[in-house]
Amino acid sequence: MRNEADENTMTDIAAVYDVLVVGCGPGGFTAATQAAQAGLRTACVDQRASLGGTYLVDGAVPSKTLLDESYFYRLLQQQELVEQRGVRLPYPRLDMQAAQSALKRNIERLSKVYKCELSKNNVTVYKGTAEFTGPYCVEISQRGLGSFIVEARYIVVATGSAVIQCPGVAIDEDKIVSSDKALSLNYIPPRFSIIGGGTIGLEIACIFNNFGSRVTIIESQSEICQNMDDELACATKTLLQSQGIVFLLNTRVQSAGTNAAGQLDVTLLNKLSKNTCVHHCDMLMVSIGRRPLLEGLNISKIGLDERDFVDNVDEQTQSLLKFPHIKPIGDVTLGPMLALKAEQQATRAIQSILSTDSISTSNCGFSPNVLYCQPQIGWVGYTEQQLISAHTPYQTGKVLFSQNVRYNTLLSQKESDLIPAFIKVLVDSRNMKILGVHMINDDANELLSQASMAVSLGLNAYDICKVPFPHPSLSESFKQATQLAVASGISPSVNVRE
Ligand SMILES: Cc1cc2nc3c(=O)[nH]c(=O)nc-3n(C[C@H](O)[C@H](O)[C@H](O)COP(=O)(O)OP(=O)(O)OC[C@H]3O[C@@H](n4cnc5c(N)ncnc54)[C@H](O)[C@@H]3O)c2cc1C
Repeated sequence: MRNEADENTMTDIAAVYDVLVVGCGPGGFTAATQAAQAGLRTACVDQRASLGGTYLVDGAVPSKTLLDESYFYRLLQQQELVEQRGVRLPYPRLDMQAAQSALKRNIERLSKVYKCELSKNNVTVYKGTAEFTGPYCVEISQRGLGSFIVEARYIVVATGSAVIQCPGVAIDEDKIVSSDKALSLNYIPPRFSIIGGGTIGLEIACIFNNFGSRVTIIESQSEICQNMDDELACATKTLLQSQGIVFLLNTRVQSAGTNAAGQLDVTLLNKLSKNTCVHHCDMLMVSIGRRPLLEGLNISKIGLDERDFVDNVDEQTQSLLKFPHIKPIGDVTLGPMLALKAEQQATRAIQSILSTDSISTSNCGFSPNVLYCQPQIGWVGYTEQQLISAHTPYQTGKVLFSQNVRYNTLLSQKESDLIPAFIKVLVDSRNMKILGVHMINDDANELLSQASMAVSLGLNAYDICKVPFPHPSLSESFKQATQLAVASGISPSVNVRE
């Protein structure tokens, strides 16, 4: 099993495994449990104190928990709305330290679930930083405890991603912060500005806006959320503006620093007018994207560089072309940085080790996306702009949720009347396949499952029209929008029901 290139002698090796997984986020966790369940001798190593990766410690779990907390606080502050529902309360006061303690407890509880699952499946877990010493060998360094080498027939690299730095703006995690720091703050800065109007920036904008900060989004492009359908992006901006968030579009940050008064001076360049100005805030978050995290792994030791993880990967088996036994998965690979992609790739990597293809290699290109603002924004598949530029003939059907009976029975959805909640279905005119679904609704994350199934499986709009949907339900609007999309091919004027 050992490669001649390995420099370690057998006496150096502390343990030998079939599969060693580096990183225990959603990708690494899934790979380790599935490998062990298939009977492979498996170990997993992660450098963090808590298992669960970015997803659990700095990502989806803290952002969604704090979003929920912040909407609860915002709702309580809207005394009129609360009293309309028959609840009488004293004016609410925010205790951010208590909110952070509740979040930490939640993260610890979920991290223990990871730990228990791994132990139940006989996965050996190492806490430490892993680096390659040979193609089949990894050294694990444990702070204060020294290091040892383990060998494996297969090595799954699931080391995740890190924040991309913005030129001229040095993150100090004090006043200029990453999303990791923003999500762990135990106070609310009065003026909170964010460089980048992508989903992570916008979700964190909502959290601080709800908690009472004056939030500004600085975005160099002419619109927010580049991968969103234009109609949805425009509605999202209007929605968030109506909630108090300020957008500076076509604006590039040139530099940022603390002034004599201890505030941040951020120099901005308007890309259209070419004028510069100074923007003042108390905290600045850099959120212009994330990059694969390979530092620390010492990949050069085995003759690899970062391009090998981007350009030279066999997607069917999740294998490096140079070393097929090394399998990169999750954020460390090309494509959307989402937990579900990491999990899908983990399954594919383990299946390729087991040489099975019982579960199909699902199409990661159609990852469903949700922006967890209120109401939520959800989308899957192609946008109208993508179809137009690909010259794909398509038909649209759009339904407002105000037409939906179930929607009108949900008092909690009323706030979304500010911007009409809608669902839009895009259908291929040539074969009636559902190509894209875009929506605004408080339950977009749940509604999107049906849409994702339709797009990923290439379902036909006629078939969706035949399927009975529960009544009254929000999902009926998906069927109605699909029916309208079909009908619009017959008469183009019937594609919107308002
Ligand atoms: C604010 C925020 C919100 C997000 N919200 C969502 C969401 O709503 N839905 C969604 O699907 N995704 C969301 N994401 C993205 C999601 O968190 C990532 O796509 C996901 O965590 C990637 O999983 P992974 O297994 O590839 O890596 P990670 O979860 O990043 O885990 C990698 C682990 O490897 C460890 N590691 C790295 N190098 C080494 C080494 N040399 N030795 C040992 N250990 C190492 C790291 O410490 C880390 O624990 C969000 C991300 C952020 C930042």
